[in-house]
Amino acid sequence: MSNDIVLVGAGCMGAALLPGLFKGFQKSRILVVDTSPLRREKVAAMGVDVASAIDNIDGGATVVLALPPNSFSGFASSTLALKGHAGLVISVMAGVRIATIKHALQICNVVRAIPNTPAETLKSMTVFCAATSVSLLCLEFAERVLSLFGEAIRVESENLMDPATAICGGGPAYISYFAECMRCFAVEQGFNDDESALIVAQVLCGTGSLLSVGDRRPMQLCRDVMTPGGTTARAVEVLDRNNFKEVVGDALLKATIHSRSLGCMVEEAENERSHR
Ligand SMILES: NC(=O)C1=CN([C@@H]2O[C@H](COP(=O)(O)OP(=O)(O)OC[C@H]3O[C@@H](n4cnc5c(N)ncnc54)[C@H](O)[C@@H]3O)[C@@H](O)[C@H]2O)C=CC1
Ligand SMILES: O=C(O)[C@@H]1CCC=N1
Repeated sequence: MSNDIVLVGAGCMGAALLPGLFKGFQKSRILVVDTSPLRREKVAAMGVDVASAIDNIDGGATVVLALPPNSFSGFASSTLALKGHAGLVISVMAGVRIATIKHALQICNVVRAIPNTPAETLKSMTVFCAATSVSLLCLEFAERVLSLFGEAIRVESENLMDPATAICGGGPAYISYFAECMRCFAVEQGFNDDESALIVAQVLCGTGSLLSVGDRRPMQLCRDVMTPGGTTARAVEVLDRNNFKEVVGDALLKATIHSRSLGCMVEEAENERSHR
């Protein structure tokens, strides 16, 4: 294995992985590949090498695939330099199955991971699953790479990667949505923008710190706030009456199902391409 890292796709997720890669690979060559000139310009401004495609690659380089799932098949067919790549390939693409990546690139060392955008501050929650064909060396290396972004846990069953995509990949979106709702209410009530932003951020960070202690379940933390006959109970009653738990469950299920269907779509595109 060499020290080279190639990141394919420097969009919202790919770019969020860069601080972790900088931290872990200070002495290595990091190459960012993106088809968008604008994205390449942004990354080049950080002093990182950029390219629009992979023309050649060190056989031991680690490749991180952070391009959109529906671009994968085209990418795989046009990137001959990656065919039979011996080094580790980590995909963070939603839905795209390990078997599809192995088949498309004719490789063994594939790890499918779902990080999230808090990777930008090294606070990602990443769930990953390795192909059974991954070498022990690559697996250990993948664990080290993914831990650079924050917490990382490995699951044996690839089926769990779709709910992980919904919960963990998408999680920051739902929390931010909720934060935006709270911020809007704060502004409506007369707090200015800065005050509202601080209040909401600190409420979420503070609650996150209690959750991460892990000695009480989230609902216990909720009950701890609900002083009997007090104000919070009134608010939680509204959430209960509007089936908030079911709404969240439905939303996560929709995202899980879509992750699975993205996996099927990419596999079909890949099968069509390989039978052409
Ligand atoms: N945004 C998120 O929070 C998360 C995203 N993901 C996954 O990460 C991947 C990227 O998602 P986002 O960053 O949100 O999308 P994005 O649209 O912000 O970024 C995708 C990037 O890939 C580039 N790209 C497209 N085709 C390419 C090709 N053939 N070669 C090189 N670069 C190419 C685009 O120019 C763009 O810069 C997706 O597969 C997504 O499922 C996974 C977990 C969380
Ligand atoms: O929305 C998406 O499809 C990606 C995967 C998880 C978070 N963002």
